[in-house]
Amino acid sequence: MTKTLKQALKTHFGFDGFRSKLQEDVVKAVIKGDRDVFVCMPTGAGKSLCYQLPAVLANGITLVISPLIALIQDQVDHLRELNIAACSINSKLPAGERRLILTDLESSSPRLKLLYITPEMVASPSFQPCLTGLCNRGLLSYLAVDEAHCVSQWGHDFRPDYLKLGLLRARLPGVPCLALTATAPKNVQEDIMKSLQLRLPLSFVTPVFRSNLEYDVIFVELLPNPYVHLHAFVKKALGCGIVYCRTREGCETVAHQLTKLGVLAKAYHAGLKAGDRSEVQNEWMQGKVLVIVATISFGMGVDKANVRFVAHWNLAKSLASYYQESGRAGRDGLPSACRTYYSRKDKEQINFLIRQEIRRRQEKRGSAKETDKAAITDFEAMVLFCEQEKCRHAIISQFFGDKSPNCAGACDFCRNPKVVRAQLEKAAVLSTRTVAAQSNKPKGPFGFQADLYGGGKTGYGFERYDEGETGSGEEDTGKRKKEFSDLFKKQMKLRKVINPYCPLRDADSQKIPKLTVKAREHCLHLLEEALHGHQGAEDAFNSDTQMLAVDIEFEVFKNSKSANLYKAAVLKKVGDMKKEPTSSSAAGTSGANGQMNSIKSGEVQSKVKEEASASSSVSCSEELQGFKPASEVYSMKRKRIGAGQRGSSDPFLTAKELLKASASNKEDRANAAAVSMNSPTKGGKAKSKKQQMLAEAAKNTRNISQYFAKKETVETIQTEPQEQESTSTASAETASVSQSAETNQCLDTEGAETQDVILVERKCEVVTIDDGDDKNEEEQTHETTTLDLKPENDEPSEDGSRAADSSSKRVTFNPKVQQRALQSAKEPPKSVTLKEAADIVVHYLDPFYTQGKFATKELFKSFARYLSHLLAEGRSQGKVQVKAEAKALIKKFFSRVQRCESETDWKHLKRPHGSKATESKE
Ligand SMILES: Nc1ncnc2c1ncn2[C@@H]1O[C@H](COP(=O)(O)OP(=O)(O)OP(=O)(O)O)[C@@H](O)[C@H]1O
Ligand SMILES: [Zn+2]
Repeated sequence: MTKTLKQALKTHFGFDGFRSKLQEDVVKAVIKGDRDVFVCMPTGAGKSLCYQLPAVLANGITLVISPLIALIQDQVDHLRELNIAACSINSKLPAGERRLILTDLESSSPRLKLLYITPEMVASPSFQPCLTGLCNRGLLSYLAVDEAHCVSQWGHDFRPDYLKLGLLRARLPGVPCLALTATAPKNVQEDIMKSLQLRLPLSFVTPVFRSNLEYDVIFVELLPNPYVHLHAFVKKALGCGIVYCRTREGCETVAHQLTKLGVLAKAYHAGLKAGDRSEVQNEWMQGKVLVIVATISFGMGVDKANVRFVAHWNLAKSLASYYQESGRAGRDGLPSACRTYYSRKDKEQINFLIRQEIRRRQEKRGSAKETDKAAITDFEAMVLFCEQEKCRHAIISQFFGDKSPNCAGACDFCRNPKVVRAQLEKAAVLSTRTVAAQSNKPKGPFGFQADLYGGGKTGYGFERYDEGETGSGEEDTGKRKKEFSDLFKKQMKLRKVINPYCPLRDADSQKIPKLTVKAREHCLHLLEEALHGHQGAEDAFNSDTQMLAVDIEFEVFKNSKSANLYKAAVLKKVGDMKKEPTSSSAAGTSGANGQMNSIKSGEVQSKVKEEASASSSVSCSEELQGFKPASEVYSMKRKRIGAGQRGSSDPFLTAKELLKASASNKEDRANAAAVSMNSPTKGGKAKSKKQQMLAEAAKNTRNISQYFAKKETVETIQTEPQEQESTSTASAETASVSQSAETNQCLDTEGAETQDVILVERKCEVVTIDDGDDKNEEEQTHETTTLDLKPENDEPSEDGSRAADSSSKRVTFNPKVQQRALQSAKEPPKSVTLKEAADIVVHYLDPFYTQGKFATKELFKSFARYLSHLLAEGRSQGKVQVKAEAKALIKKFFSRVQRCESETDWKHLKRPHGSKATESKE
């Protein structure tokens, strides 16, 4: 049998052998068909083949259940490329195609080998006749359930429709069933086998340990510049990779920052058009784009073997998800790096969101469920992964019920425990500085209380809360259940929380004697209501409001000495909020945002500057993917603008007050700008069509300048993405934070307030420049724009950065600014030195080097030298022209040369005359 199997493997799939003994064993067990099979193998181990090969060799059809249409599509495409008859019936299929498939399925000897289908479709009445027909004619060879962990309510991706698969399995008694998953801790494995009603299942479970993956955890709040840190990590990884962010905006920001630092990175998230998404994915697959910065919507089913790193810019929602996501690295077995950037803020936010989601689910359902706790414990496991002084591989392995593996230095702890400890200690210091020490219990880093997680440094402590009757009489399981149940009770006692999903911050704190959790919850509710009033009727209690209320409540809690004072302070806030009109008469959501900003800005003022740069973890979260529909997503916009934040002191200032106060100091001005950017213009005028289009354009991250091309009075200051922002993270925040709102506001040329807004914005920019060390760069940019008043086209710029990135656009209509820019253009530019020319050249050339466009580093250097001389040679011209020329030359070069292999490649290259023309259209 082995020989024929190997032959079939070669003929149909082109493989010389099985990937592993395990893969071979599974295939054989499936083909034998006397028992059901359960497979748990890590991502990339080759699970699909375990049913695909048997399917090809069988007479009938294999029904494959898979959770996502996109995943199915990938599989079907792949099989078709191999000339294997596979297809899918799903809701998106045109009626004609569906008909064809059904006709084939009804024929006496169907051509089809594999039929992929979602669990929803398999349960749908319209599919039943087909299924029954196949079954009655003995044409169903196997039933394969992919991503089988979705069936378990203990798992991290539970899908109710998967539960119905148990019934399906029961309906097909004679058909061998195969369940596959990559990520299932012991209790989930048991749950899968039970829920799917597998018959005498044979279990094939690989240890989760993957020795080629190197794990480490970096505490973001300790970094002077997280983006620079990430950039260094990417560079060191020597290859392509994925950076996961929780939010779309986070993706955009990180991609932009990386690109700015010289590594071509592109964002990928559900907010992009499908076409753009697949383009980004393709570019990344082909290695044209080195880094894809994505929400977790990216990755399932993406089969790229040589992913050299996976970085989590935000914490994953559970350790199981983290294992799966990080496991996309190193599928080729070569060393690859998996890094998590961890922060207390991130932890708190996700924790909040999870509890929020559970609360919502419970409200909908009207009751609590034991499994609700799984989400929390899984997340706590993720937190432990980051906060424990322990081998990271060991933590993962134990989570999945395996023994501790031999890590052999494949994690930061095993490489150097001292470094890990030092980091934890620093974080703990930072934490006690920033978090008011209300509790005298010793706390770990970021307020982490080891005993809340049962076990702290040495213990394991995150077995599932498992009281369901799993039927397994095993002593071990029973013991674990009891342990965990005790642990859970202990936790609740420690926290003194009536409701385990209580959203209060530091709910367990007894800082204020006699103040009960219940009273605090009541106050929180009052605050929510008051904020809700601000928000306008449209958007009832969303998580923004709640999150904000939680923050305000905590602020009051922190600053009150007695229960009475606390209550009085809350009531005062509530009263003020009710009295206080929103900063605009229209009281739209953006008005409320303005309000929120001013509150926020006070709230976070004391935080260290570095924290501001961990922007993605705090800025506009819009989706905690995986457990929230897009419509319900959390979108607390902490419109922070870095250093400017420190200025204001009253957390309850309104936007207007803040604006008034702002005249006094620079930093406040920056603040005011951010606030005013987000308040609607006077009178809440209806938007003109153009405005709407522009807003739309801004939303679509397109180049909005195209709309201004013909209008003389309105001019565009258009800057290049790479240069427009100062390199200080503070300004990066400003730009990303104010993007679409800013664009919207600036477009209202009639509104008097708009002019103010723009003026403030300019001031804000000046502040930014003063703060950063990139003054020249910024000024140069203005010069560039003066020379180039024409809008740029929408193509990516030559240096590989994306011109279409809206976060990097800045539009202004302030004539003074325009004048200033024009004046500066009249002054003769200073000619560049060779060193300056070299800097410019390297800046533009580096992305090409990163993309592997040079055969050797020497060639890259040599070419850079050549270009620098060419540009600096005996010409009196300013940086701006040199930049333009450099870009033009490089573009020209790569239009002729695919990859630079030798010095003769640049023989043809001469300095262009009239660089302007060369640059704009080529
Ligand atoms: N015997 C084999 N020899 C060589 N390559 C193989 C073999 N079996 C599978 N592969 C390849 O390994 C890669 C991973 O396989 P597959 O996608 O099935 O992994 P998986 O375990 O299903 O991962 P995931 O959990 O992400 O779905 C694919 O590119 C596949 O073609
Ligand atoms: Zn280790």
